Amino acid sequence: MTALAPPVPRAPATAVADAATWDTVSTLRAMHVDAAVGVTDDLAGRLARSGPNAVTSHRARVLPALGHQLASPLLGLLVVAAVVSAAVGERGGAATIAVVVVLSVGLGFGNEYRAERAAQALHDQVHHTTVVLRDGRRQEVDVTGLVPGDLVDIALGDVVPADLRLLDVTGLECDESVLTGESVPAIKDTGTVPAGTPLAELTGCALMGTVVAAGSGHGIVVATGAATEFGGVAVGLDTHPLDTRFQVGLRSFSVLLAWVAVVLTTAVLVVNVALGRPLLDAVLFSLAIAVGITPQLLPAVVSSSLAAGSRRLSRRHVLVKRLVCIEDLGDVDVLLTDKTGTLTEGRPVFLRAVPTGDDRPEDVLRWGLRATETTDGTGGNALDRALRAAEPAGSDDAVRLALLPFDHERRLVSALVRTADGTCVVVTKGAPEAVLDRCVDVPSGVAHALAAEFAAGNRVVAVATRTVPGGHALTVDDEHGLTVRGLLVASDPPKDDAADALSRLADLGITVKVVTGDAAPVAVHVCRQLGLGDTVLTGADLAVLDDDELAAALATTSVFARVSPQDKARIVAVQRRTGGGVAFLGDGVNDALALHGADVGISVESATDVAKDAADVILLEKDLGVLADGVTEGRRIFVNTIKYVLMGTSSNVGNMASAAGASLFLGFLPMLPSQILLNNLLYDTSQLAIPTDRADDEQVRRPAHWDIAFIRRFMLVFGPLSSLFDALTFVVLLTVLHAGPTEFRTGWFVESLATQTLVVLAIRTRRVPFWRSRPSLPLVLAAVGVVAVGAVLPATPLARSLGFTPLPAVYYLVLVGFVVGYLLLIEVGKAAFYATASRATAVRPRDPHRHLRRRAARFSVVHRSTR
Ligand SMILES: Nc1ncnc2c1ncn2[C@@H]1O[C@H](COP(=O)(O)OP(=O)(O)OP(=O)(O)O)[C@@H](O)[C@H]1O
Ligand SMILES: [Mg+2]
Repeated sequence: MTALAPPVPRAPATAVADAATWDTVSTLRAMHVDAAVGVTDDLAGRLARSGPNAVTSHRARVLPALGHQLASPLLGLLVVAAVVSAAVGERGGAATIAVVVVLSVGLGFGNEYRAERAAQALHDQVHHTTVVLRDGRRQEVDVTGLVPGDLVDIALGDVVPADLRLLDVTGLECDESVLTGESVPAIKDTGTVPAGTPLAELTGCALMGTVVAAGSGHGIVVATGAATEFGGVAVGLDTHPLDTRFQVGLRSFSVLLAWVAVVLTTAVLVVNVALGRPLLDAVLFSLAIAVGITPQLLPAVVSSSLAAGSRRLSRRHVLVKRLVCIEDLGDVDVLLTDKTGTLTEGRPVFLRAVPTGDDRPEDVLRWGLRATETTDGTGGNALDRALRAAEPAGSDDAVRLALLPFDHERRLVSALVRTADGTCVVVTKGAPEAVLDRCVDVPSGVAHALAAEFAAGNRVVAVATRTVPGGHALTVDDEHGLTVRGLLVASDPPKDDAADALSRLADLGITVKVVTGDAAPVAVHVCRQLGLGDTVLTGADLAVLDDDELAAALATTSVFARVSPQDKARIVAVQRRTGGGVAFLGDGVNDALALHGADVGISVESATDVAKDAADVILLEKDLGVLADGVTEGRRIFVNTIKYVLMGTSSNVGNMASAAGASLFLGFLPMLPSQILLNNLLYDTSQLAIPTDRADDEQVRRPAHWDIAFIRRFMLVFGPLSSLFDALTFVVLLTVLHAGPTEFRTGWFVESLATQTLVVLAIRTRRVPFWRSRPSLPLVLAAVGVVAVGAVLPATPLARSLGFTPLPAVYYLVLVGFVVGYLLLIEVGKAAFYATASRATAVRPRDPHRHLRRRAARFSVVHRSTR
């Protein structure tokens, strides 16, 4: 596998690097902690000194949200220019500009702040906890409450909660790719390393934010929050909750518009000055045009759509941990899912015991029960609970001496028991292949019986035993030389709604693949029942493929069986490399790694804590159908965002270009700077209703990807269409109405506002508007309302101070004709445009820091005190 590690290994200079050079005893001493008791002294003092174990804050803050609105240099320039113009006597215009700017900023701020509040509310629902030893007691605490000196345990699938010096490990491996770029997990021990050792080789430490890929460990916290290695990286990165991938895509769109604005405004400025017009007027006018072009409200539209989406999903009992997860859902091309507990009920029912020797069926079950982790029907896994529920009457006369718990690598559980007659027996229960591999003299009928059960789609475990001398200690090396006793068969049928849910996902263009620890024939059986493909690869097949071969195999494989937790994660990683958005749906400890690795990890309410902790989205109800709803919601938001973008690039840019052009041949400004800004404010207001709009089926049927080339083409076709009608308006105003400056500006203000606002009703769909695709009521009301405000404004008392004058009624008649003509022409343009539009798959803007951001979100507090 490839190592993406930086070429020059960086020797970290943090607390964890120091601790890596100390032995475990000195570390404990340095932290003033007794390994058997944990932190006892002054916890509050430790917390006050170290600060919360957080690298980011999710508090909705007023000032930064306001700062975002004011950050645009355009706005600054505009205000400066307005102040200058006020100073030289243009009081009225400057005051109007000031008012409109304040209103626009307020609008953007209000929306952004509301979305931040929603993001904070989501965060507040989610808690990541860890178990620590304090005062000699094990207790669960929020990860943000960890302090240096705390003793914590980590196990498969956990995110390491702080920088730890390891005191004890069993087969511990950590995936540190988020910090080092190294995709192969690092093997951990408790030894020391020399000073100056690079980060990737600190084997005696586990680093905050990395994921336990195998085994387990116990360690002492040596650094928290910003003082950790992870903190050093994440704190520098802006982990703002609203920084979503939409925004990343939008950035390239904003850059496109910025270029248009720069070119237009420079041209306007240069030509106006060359024509001898007053410099200040020209500056104000071109700045207003630039403001008119820039989509200031876009971030607010996106974040408030996401916030509304999260509310809608929570009504469907889908919990998204962060707002971004919704757009990630909309972006999914491939869903990888485990089988047990997600596609199936996950509550297996014991069917029968099949002896393979002379035992009676109830004896086989009895042997199996001796090697289960549950003794009273709780704990253990679902299969164990099913066996326990079928326990034969009468108490067991054997005594359990030792137990080796189940793990997903061995796929075995073993117990050492002493039977009534005093013999000691090792009992091993587990995946049939794993058990039979360790058996001697397997009767020939077993394979046949097993194949029959598998073919019926039943879950099967095999039970085997071996007599050992008394005083024996049980280890995994005892799992050999066994005699098979029989098979225990259970059924775990698919959920009622699984087939429906999967076909809805297929309708959304999502490919579903099953990735399970269960046997291939069982997985295939379930997949057939659910209408999924049945081409299989097993864990053993995967082991001989390198990543490129696996990438090629992925295209044709729909079931992965008998795979380990690491295999699951590898399949996710390789699938992501092929470009699409990858979701992983799983509920077990064995799914946690894959959940961490996916673009969006999904879990269910009944899942294990590790899986729920690793997931971004949790389905709180058993109903899998909500998954398709989540995807649709994500895509709907995307589709609506695109509407705003298309509107901005067609009519709006067209109008601004017309204004720029007109200023060149008219003897006066075609619209006053303050009027342009007012026009822009009204237009923006109407767009705030876009998030409520419906999306057509065909629009949500494809994964939501950004396509800047498409947007550019759209602009080049529909921008000029808009300018064409502006030109017609100019002609009518000048030649028919013989308009002076004030009348001209008023007439054009009303026309341009009407065309650029109403165009959304046409471009919101590829179909025939209204008739074939109905817009949402709020959108219609907002669009029509804003046009009405624009139309009556010249007749109100405000008109004078805004530089407007009442228009003759006949002009309104002409205007109606123009608007209708314009919208019809847009329809013709749409038909032609979409007929020739290429179906090229768009490049997906990927946030290179997405895993870092996601990991950082779990170390987030409302108030982060600065140390
Ligand atoms: N309690 C158990 N005792 C013995 N063997 C078990 C037990 N639980 C599971 N197994 C065996 O180990 C195999 C793998 O289990 P694992 O939990 O990794 O995957 P799974 O739950 O079957 O599948 P999925 O990945 O779809 O959830 C099972 O198919 C079964 O044969
Ligand atoms: Mg499972």
